[in-house]
Amino acid sequence: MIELRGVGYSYSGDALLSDISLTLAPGSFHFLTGPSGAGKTTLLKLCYLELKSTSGQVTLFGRPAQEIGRDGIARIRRRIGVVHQDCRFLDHLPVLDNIALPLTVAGHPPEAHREELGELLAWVGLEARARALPPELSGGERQRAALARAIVMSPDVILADEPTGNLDWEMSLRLLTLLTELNRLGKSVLIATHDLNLIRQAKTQVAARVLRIRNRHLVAAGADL
Ligand SMILES: Nc1ncnc2c1ncn2[C@@H]1O[C@H](COP(=O)(O)OP(=O)(O)OP(=O)(O)O)[C@@H](O)[C@H]1O
Repeated sequence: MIELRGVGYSYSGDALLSDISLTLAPGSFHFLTGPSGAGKTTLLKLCYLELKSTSGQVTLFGRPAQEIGRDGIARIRRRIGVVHQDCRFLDHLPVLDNIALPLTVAGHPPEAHREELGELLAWVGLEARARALPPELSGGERQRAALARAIVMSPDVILADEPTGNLDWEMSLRLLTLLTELNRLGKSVLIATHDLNLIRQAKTQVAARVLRIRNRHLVAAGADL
């Protein structure tokens, strides 16, 4: 569904990422790790066309990135749910409206999806927080709301950038369980994380591939993970 072949990226001058090849097939589960500043967020952005690669080929759902126009990008983004590192909510809108925002933007009135939205809120355990404003949420609640918003359009691929950053272990496991449940439904999941314990735990639950960015390149992580 998402394929990178020999992809490179530089913000300016020096290459940050070089010769990156990655295939996110239906139902796959990947972790992306590497030191701070290695380029994990940048790599995710290349996967959902927030950034255009400076070399190599990115193909999304069978279409080469350079052939995808603005409308095509909007359509493709509905098939890719992104959980951003900083969650990015509209603080003046209640949680439920934030979660429903992708529906609203796509021209689907949220009222017509009340039942699905209710089920989604229940699944992430936020029924009681539907009318709360984002600044009133705990870190774990924010991350679960961000996950709910990322999947409200039923995407095929979920890209999560440090979804358990700043969460305690119990809440991290809860989030991981939600992501593995989505994977069991056939979604392709890619999680960028520093949390090696989370990766070890996940490997007891799903067949996950662990990739590491090292010296600008993407390599398979060692057997210890
Ligand atoms: N818009 C930008 N313009 C210039 N440099 C940038 C930009 N965004 C990121 N960078 C730089 O690119 C490098 C990689 O950043 P990126 O956020 O992709 O790393 P990361 O591996 O996700 O880091 P972390 O684990 O700390 O979140 C960093 O040195 C960062 O400062």
